[in-house]
Amino acid sequence: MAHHQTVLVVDFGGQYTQLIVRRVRELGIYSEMVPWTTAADKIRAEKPDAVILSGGPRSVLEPGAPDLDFSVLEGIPTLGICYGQQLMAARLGGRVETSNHKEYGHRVFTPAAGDSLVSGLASNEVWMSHGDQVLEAPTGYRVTASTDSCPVAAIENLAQKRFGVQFHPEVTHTPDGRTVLKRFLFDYAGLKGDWTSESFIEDQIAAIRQTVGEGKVLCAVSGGVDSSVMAALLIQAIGERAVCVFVDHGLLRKGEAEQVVETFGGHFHANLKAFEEKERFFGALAGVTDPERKRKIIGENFVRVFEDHANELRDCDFLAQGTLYPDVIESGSPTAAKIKTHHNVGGLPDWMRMKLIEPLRWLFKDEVRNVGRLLGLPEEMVEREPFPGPGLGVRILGEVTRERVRMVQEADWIFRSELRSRGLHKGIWQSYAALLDVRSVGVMGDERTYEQPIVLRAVQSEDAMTARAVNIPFDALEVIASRIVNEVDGVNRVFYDLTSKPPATIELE
Ligand SMILES: Nc1ncnc2c1ncn2[C@@H]1O[C@H](COP(=O)(O)OP(=O)(O)OP(=O)(O)O)[C@@H](O)[C@H]1O
Ligand SMILES: O=c1[nH]c(=O)c2[nH+]cn([C@@H]3O[C@H](COP(=O)(O)O)[C@@H](O)[C@H]3O)c2[nH]1
Ligand SMILES: NC(=O)CC[C@H](N)C(=O)O
Ligand SMILES: [Mg+2]
Repeated sequence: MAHHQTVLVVDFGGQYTQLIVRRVRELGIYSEMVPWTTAADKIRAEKPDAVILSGGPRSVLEPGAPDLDFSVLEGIPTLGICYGQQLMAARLGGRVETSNHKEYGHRVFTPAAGDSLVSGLASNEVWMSHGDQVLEAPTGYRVTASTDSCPVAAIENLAQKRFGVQFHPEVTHTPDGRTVLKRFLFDYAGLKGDWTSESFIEDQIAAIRQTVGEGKVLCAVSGGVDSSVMAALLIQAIGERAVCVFVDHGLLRKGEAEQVVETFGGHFHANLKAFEEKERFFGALAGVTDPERKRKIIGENFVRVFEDHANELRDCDFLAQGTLYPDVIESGSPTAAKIKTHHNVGGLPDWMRMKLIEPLRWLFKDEVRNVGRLLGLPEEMVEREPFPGPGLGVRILGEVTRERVRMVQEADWIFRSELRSRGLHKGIWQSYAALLDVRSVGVMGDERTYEQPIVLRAVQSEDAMTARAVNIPFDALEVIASRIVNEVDGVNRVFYDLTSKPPATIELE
């Protein structure tokens, strides 16, 4: 793979670490995140062109706090953000204290006299989120900014190209944060910005050819954006040796299986194999109610299907999936908490024989959409709403049965077709119907009902890491609710989910 200038972001467990990676990439520089536990080895081995130290929830004063051996940073331009700056101060001979003046939210800093990373910005407004603060900069470091409650809001050592900021330049609430990152990367670290979607495609095609050699690859495609882009890359790289496989696990939306075969087959003229495997998945899920168990079972059975058919599929040695960066992050790492096991990451069984190929593993969704456009995929594929691999399995709380799948499919169809016919679907990231695991009393045709409720959810998002409920007009919701209760047997109430992510997640399980 061609070498690109790389910025490593060392993750100390901060809320915004992925955002730092995104911001760097938006500036045209390749960036990756590495947990602090393995950062020193990676920096030694890969000699990145610059390093950014993230924020984090812990205090550098606690015993056993996340740490880094600063000797590996010798000669590498480094920017510490919040916890990163505090660690820099604590390890290099400065002084850090837990302060009585905690700063959360907006602050305005005063730059010190003279040129620095933070001097002469259009705005000195910044976003702060810290309880500890640096009291004294290490020897050789100059204090370049302060606020009325934080004496050391930024530090730098020009000779060593080391910088620290107490505020968060990566969040949009710091209006000139992008300028600070730009100055660090381009002016001080001397980077050029050689990373684009075009170069990503070239690199990946070369890497796939090298990994696969003369072998064959089973490409797991769902009709979704990620796997369509992944398949397009593989087909460009190795042509017919990429065998595309679509699994109908019975947990798809109404009409989806037919539609995927038509759109995908139509565009790629690819040898798409569709396997109808409903029996296998319903059997394995019978009686299971725990969300993580369901996810593991679905992930494992996907692989069973692939392995069972691998021989007839001309001996595929590799399994390609459209795994993205957020799937990896949410499935848990040494520093990030496990939120849910994505079927394609933590859900893979350890007995799997095929080797994994995941060309999109480091990308965010909007980056994948760009790559898809460059590869010439039609807009209807690139703009498709994400749909989770475990499908309705994570939208049916409690046991997954054929009957309950039917209820969700019907309600989902009504909800999404009403949104579409009213032109309300534009700008929505995802919209769906789910089924709750409770019953309530109603009255229909003068008869008592005791049935299950549907939850409708529609969210806006940029990358699925955060999301907000969509403001759907009440009269539309009223019509949709009435249609669902009237047309879907077994449903007697409809709720609309108003929760953002965080604190909720996009899917219910
Ligand atoms: N029904 C399916 N058949 C075969 N592979 C699947 C299926 N569902 C998911 N996968 C595999 O799991 C991966 C992850 O699923 P995920 O839903 O995150 O991505 P996607 O379906 O490709 O895109 P999107 O997020 O837009 O729905 C897919 O990229 C694909 O490789
Ligand atoms: O392929 C997938 N396998 C999974 O196991 C999975 N779980 C969630 N999702 C999708 O990921 C995004 C974030 O979802 P959550 O806010 O529910 O974690 C949303 O877009 C979800 O639809 C999944 N996709
Ligand atoms: N956002 C951060 O990095 C916070 C750092 C540290 N936990 C503090 O409270 O000061
Ligand atoms: Mg999907």
